[in-house]
Amino acid sequence: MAQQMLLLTVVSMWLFTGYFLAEATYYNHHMYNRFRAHNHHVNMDNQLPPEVPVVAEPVASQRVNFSRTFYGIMFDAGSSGTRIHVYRFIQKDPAALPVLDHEMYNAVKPGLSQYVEKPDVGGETIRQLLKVAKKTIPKELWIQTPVVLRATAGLRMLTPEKAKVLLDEVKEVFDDSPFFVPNNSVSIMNGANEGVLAWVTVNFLTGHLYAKTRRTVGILDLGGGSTQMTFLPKLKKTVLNAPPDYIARFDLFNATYELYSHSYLGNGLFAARLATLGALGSDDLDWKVFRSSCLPKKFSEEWTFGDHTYKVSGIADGYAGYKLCYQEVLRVVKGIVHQPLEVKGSSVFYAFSYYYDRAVDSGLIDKDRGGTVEVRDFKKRAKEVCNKMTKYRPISPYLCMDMTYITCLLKEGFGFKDSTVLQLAKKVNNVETSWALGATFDYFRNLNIH
Ligand SMILES: Nc1nc2c(ncn2[C@@H]2O[C@H](COP(=O)(O)OP(=O)(O)O)[C@@H](O)[C@H]2O)c(=O)[nH]1
Repeated sequence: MAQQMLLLTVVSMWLFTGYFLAEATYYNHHMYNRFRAHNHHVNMDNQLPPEVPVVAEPVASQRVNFSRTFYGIMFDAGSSGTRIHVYRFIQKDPAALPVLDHEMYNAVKPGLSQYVEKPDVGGETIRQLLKVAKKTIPKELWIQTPVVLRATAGLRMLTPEKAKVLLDEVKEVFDDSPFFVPNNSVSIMNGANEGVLAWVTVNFLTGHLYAKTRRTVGILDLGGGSTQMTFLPKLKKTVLNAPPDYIARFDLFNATYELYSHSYLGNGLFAARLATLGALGSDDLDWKVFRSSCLPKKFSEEWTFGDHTYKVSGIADGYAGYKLCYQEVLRVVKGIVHQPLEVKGSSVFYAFSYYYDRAVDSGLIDKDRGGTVEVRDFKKRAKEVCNKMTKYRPISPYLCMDMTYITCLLKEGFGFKDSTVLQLAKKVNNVETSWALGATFDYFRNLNIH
């Protein structure tokens, strides 16, 4: 087991290094030219890291006393929170390839999209997170450490004008910081790429990108505003039957990958709550109360998501419970989510974000260790939570709705079998399972150096 772990780490590191020759070249023109000479990128919709370049053996004198540490900062501006990832890389000699050494992670709530009316306060959340980066990165490296922010569903759901105000505010905070602010440092990422980059992160961290067998794992990401499913189809039929924009092609390590990847905007956990309540896109929010049999009967509160606040309650004089709730959430999923036939097979999927959080809240897995569950475990636990709402109320009044939605999304939405195994993981090899690492690879590859 220990040997396997070591091999995994070594393989992961080796794989990782391929991406980062690009970064290394940012400081070193000689290296950069070599990178250019050995990498041939096809310009595709889903930009991904480069092939592993051919690196010549260094001459002995170059190896003496060389060790360089460098960092990359990636912000994830999600609909329900903003997170910072600071990655540290070490390069042992000028020709050796850098390796991922450490990740620092921190997060704040709520997300940037909640600050439409006060963008300066939103900018302040970024400033606070940058303070953590300053503590993590040695001062002399600040000036050469790139800082990048990619926004997801929260900003996608705003009007372009509102989103721009927030992004401009972030850019100002970045410009005020001591870090290196590249072109296109602040932007909204497209949904399919979000899935692809999370797939790259997870398959990289689990060592699957290296395997000659081309066995990989799929990913399921459930955010607040959107949800992504991405996997490498085994059958040509899956590719042919998928809507054309659900297929992302890219070259990686001398192989061409054709991934099935789609992001459903409005099917994230919080957006789904609003849709279940019939509140998504509704007017008259000042007086309307949105009710659901997924909520405890006597529950009533105001709930804010994005740039709106909603009055929400249970149905005091009606029924609550799993069956009624399932009918309500079904409307949010039915006919909207595409079912790739292949998910009926035995593919392995890693599930994280709100899949993980709700599995923890409902007691399915341990908070720190994660674990393996079957789709039917979500269903079983959803039934229990909904039928004993008072017991679970202190954890969250929305737990029944959330668990039922997850069950419905997996079964009726994506079409998974009850027996499908899901690996619930917050971290792999001590690195967060999120698109942020994949996006960092992607960013470094696209760095426009002259
Ligand atoms: N532990 C951990 N959780 C994350 C990370 N990135 C996102 N999440 C979780 O993802 C969920 C929400 O995703 P969010 O980005 O707000 O939604 P989106 O805007 O719809 O993509 C929450 O459960 C977050 O805690 C991460 O890097 N680490």
